[in-house]
Amino acid sequence: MTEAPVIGVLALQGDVREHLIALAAADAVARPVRRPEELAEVDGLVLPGGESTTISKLAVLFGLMEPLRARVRDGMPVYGTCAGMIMLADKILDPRSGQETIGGIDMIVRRNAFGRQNESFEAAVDLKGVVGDPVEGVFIRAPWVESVGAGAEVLAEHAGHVVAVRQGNALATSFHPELTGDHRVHGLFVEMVRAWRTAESL
Ligand SMILES: NC(=O)CC[C@H](N)C(=O)O
Repeated sequence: MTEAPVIGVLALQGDVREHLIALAAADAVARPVRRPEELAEVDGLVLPGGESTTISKLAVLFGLMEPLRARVRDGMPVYGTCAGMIMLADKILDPRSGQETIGGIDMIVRRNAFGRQNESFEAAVDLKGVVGDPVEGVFIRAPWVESVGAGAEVLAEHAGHVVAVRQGNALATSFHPELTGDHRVHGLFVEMVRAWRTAESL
């Protein structure tokens, strides 16, 4: 068996711990990433849910925004959930002032599209690439994808709105698989990281 891939979780704000646990359960070595030197050492990165405006500001403050963009541009696999999905969008429809994204997926997202905190909900989602039953989608002040460009593939929709997208090695979901105890989506991401590592070492 090949060595487990090392996958970071951007640990500036948000539900970092839950992702670390889900990645470990999906057979990755998981560690928090707060500094550029830590980013340089991982084979893949998860961008957690939280507050995308805060994550954006802290990424700039910690000198991580440019290194993040560079690694995504170079093809490092990334997976963003909720606020993390917003961070991967090339464009936000309704950004807060000064809010930046890493980008990487040719899509426009609408923040808080599914409503406020007390309108959070769960729904079964059929996610392309995950075998078996639908995944349980936990939507918390979730964004939806308003439109996707030609390079991006839609992996799931809910109530007529796009909620999961992949472009190359960048994966994004509006919902939070890290909160359900079902590690299949993290498993899918770990496989993306393994494939990339293998391709890079050839
Ligand atoms: N659960 C979440 O990550 C919420 C995302 C939040 N609404 C944002 O705009 O960043």
